[in-house]
Amino acid sequence: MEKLMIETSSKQYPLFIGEDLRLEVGKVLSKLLKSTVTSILIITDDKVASLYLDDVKTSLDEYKHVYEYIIPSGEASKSFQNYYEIQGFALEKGLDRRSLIIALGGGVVGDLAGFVAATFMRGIPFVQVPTTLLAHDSSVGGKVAINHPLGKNMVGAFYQPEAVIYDTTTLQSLPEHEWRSGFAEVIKHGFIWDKEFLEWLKINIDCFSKINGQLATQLLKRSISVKAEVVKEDETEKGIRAYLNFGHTLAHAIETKLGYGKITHGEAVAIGMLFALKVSEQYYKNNLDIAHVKDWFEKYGYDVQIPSQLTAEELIEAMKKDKKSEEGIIKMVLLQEVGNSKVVSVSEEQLRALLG
Ligand SMILES: O=C(O)C(=O)C[C@@H](O)[C@H](O)[C@H](O)COP(=O)(O)O
Repeated sequence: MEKLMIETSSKQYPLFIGEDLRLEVGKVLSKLLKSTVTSILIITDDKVASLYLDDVKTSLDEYKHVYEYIIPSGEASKSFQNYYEIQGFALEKGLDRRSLIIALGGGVVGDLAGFVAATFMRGIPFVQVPTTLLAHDSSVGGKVAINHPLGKNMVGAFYQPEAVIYDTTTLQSLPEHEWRSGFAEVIKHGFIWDKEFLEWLKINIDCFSKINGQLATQLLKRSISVKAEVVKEDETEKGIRAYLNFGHTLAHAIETKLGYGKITHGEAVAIGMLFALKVSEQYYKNNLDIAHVKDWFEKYGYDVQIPSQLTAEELIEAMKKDKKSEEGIIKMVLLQEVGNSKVVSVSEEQLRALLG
């Protein structure tokens, strides 16, 4: 097991990474949370539950009150309804301020469980136990949220976990589209921050099935380090944290307008990143080698086209509601060059022309 420290202005916490860590969740918690935890609520989804819930529960056998709440897998579960029902469940089971929430799953579970933890009795501790590649991004840095029909992650908080316990073995059960979803966020970290990492990915990762063992740990540690560096400097997105939103302005619009869960988050981010590269080239008159990036994405099986049923007008309308927008002016993260990002206001005309 290896340990990275995540440092933000509000909190420092460890991220443990290694094989079979789901079996050690209890052990890690008893070392970490010295004060007594009265009860634990594990929030997970149906797919993850069938694979890993028993292992995690077994690891927690020293705790007397362990409850589980299982949501359907998929983005549609980051809903007010589930949020409301979990709060009710927690109250009925008698959770109190010394209770702990464990988010066992991917980004959806982490965001929802984290938001429940952030708001239950004004905040109780939670621990992220990611089981997807995408969650290497979402489990770090404390963004927790649910979706609103008018926009993705619109109701949420910055609320840091007590720890992240990342079992790389769980990645091996991911279907192809989930690899793709998570890998887009890995690529994003290269684009916005670390050109060398991006080149390393191009050379070392030709297909997802090879990402296991040491290679998985190496890739994850590097990608997590980018995220950790950014959130260390700017926890609450007053400045450079917005760079992590590269590709997300269009991606969130696509997800919102298609309907949550109709496309995975990362696959939408891949489309959004290609679009942001086009806008960047137009804005900075630079050459970001888009044709090559597109081929590279297609090699991994990304569908790089904006879904044809979405019109430019509805995407622009959704992009105006993005959290980076100010007074209805759309802001996007653009690249001056790979590894050098900026947040830039873009005109609707410019977007319309590029959206086609
Ligand atoms: O942690 C961040 O900051 C990010 O922007 C990471 C994104 O990859 C992630 O999808 C995030 O949840 C999007 O946040 P939002 O604030 O734009 O909803």
